[in-house]
Amino acid sequence: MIKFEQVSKTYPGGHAALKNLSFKIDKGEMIFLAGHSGAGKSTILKLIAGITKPSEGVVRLNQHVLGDLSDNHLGFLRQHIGIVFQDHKILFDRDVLANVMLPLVISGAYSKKDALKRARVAIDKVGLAGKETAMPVTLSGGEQQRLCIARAVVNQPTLLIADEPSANLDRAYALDIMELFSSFHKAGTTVVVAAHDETLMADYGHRILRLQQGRLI
Ligand SMILES: Nc1ncnc2c1ncn2[C@@H]1O[C@H](COP(=O)(O)OP(=O)(O)OP(=O)(O)O)[C@@H](O)[C@H]1O
Repeated sequence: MIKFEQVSKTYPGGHAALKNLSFKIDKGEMIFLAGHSGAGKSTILKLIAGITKPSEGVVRLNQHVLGDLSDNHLGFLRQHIGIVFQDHKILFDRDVLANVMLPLVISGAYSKKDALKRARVAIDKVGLAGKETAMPVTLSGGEQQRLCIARAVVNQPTLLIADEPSANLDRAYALDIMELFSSFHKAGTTVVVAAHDETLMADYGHRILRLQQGRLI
């Protein structure tokens, strides 16, 4: 499903974030990206989502070479990718339901009734049923993270990527969040989770790609 072929990424200013990476992730696989802060995990996720382009090499997603696609085509592909960003991107002036509905409203492909129904299903799946009308500021850190996951999966994406989804959470909550990703994987979604704490990944038996200073180790 995802293939990196000798991919390097150098940011403006000359910083080499990724150096000659080659790997693939199969459809339906769940995989962890591990490495210290600055190792290049977010850069890999941004390349997979087509948010940034490689400086060298090729990133393939379902046979598409992402660097060759128009913005329109990339936008279309991204509708099938659920992204949980590190900085949440929650809209704090709207309630939980409105936040989760947002991707469906933006896509314009759903009636309000259908969008509401799908949003409620996603909220239920992440364990936030009953919090639909809550404002995000009243949610705990773990609940805010669940909100982000609900918003990422509301489109029923085939690929779910998450950048440090359990950062700043107590260990028990962090493990709950990993469990949630695992449940989406069991339901058939391809899942890529970046995290620096490898102890959270240990119990799952999934492949771990370890990064150090932009290289796989
Ligand atoms: N837009 C950018 N411009 C310049 N340098 C960048 C940019 N984004 C990332 N970098 C640099 O690239 C390197 C890899 O960053 P990246 O965010 O991919 O690492 P990471 O492993 O995800 O770290 P963290 O866990 O802290 O998010 C870092 O040294 C970072 O400073």
